Amino acid sequence: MAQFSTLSEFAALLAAAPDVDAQALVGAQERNAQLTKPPGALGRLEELAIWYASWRGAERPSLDAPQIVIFAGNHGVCAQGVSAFPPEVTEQMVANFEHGGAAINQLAKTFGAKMDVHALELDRPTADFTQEPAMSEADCVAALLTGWNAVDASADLLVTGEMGIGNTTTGAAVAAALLGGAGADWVGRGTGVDDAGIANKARVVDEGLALHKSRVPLDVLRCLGGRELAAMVGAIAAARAHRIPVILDGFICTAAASVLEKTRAGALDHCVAGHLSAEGAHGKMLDALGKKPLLSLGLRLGEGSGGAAAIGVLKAAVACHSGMATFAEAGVSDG
Ligand SMILES: O=C(O)c1ccc[n+]([C@@H]2O[C@H](COP(=O)([O-])O)[C@@H](O)[C@H]2O)c1
Ligand SMILES: Cc1cc2nc[nH]c2cc1C
Repeated sequence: MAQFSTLSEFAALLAAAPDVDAQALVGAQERNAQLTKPPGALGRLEELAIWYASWRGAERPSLDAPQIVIFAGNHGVCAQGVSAFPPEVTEQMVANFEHGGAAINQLAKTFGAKMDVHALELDRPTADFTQEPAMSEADCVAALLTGWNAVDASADLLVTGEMGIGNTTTGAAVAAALLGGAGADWVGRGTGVDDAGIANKARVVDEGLALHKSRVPLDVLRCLGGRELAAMVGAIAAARAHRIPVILDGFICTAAASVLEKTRAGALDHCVAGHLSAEGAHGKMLDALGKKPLLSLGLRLGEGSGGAAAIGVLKAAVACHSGMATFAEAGVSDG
């Protein structure tokens, strides 16, 4: 159970987070160098396996128990007409997740992941951030705690996903506040708004930036973010505490993750970017965080879908690293 009841206590927890296991890191690098392949021939899979080993604290790790957590939230800023879909879709999609009918259900099954869904007070949307802070400190802390406690300590990989009509506007506002620029630099089509819709989203983000002047990352999360973003922040931080590597999903997930990186540099070292979303500014956001996406499939769904698809890549990397024979074992001459 997490021990924080204010945003500053949460920030203090981040400062105490564990780092990579240096011994496992060196052991995995040495093992990688002995495997039956030309050096570097498995490209990024080698780097990924070594990264995973270093966080799991095992030179030869396994990846058997991935967990996907999806957080759902509703946004007061929908009153500004920022989405192509109505807010009730958030709750309807939660029911769809629970009945197994969404894309993420199929992806979770495909990659052998356990999937948990947490709906965060959907009947009590956040406030419209063009008028007032999206959340009180108590609401933001409650969402962080939901996220923290959603992580299964026995999982060996976490994918964080979300569902929330209006949250590409929220994510853009958080990104603009933390990474710089104006609304127009960060807004995109989301679920499918037209050019006038994009201009409206830019206006809404600019109004939010003008009203909420603090650039302290956890204040930005509280004033411009949403419950599902805060829950993803809490879950990613909890994963670090448990030494569980994380695959980030798309635009909204990455915006949430940037709150951690801006609070404490290196707070996302246990995370890899699963994919590059079709939401226009996602690439710029990943660049700002120094994250290179594993996949680029034109996805713009959310739900953790791009992160889930990347489980396959990470499983492949770990299987090769931990299962291959060394030159000595296989009697293959090295170069
Ligand atoms: O993950 C992404 O990159 C992504 C990009 C575009 C849309 N979405 C999903 O679409 C919803 C937000 O879109 P919108 O237009 O309502 O802001 C929300 O449920 C997200 O999961 C997600
Ligand atoms: C149908 C639908 C499914 C989604 N899944 C994540 N965001 C979504 C938004 C919509 C509109």
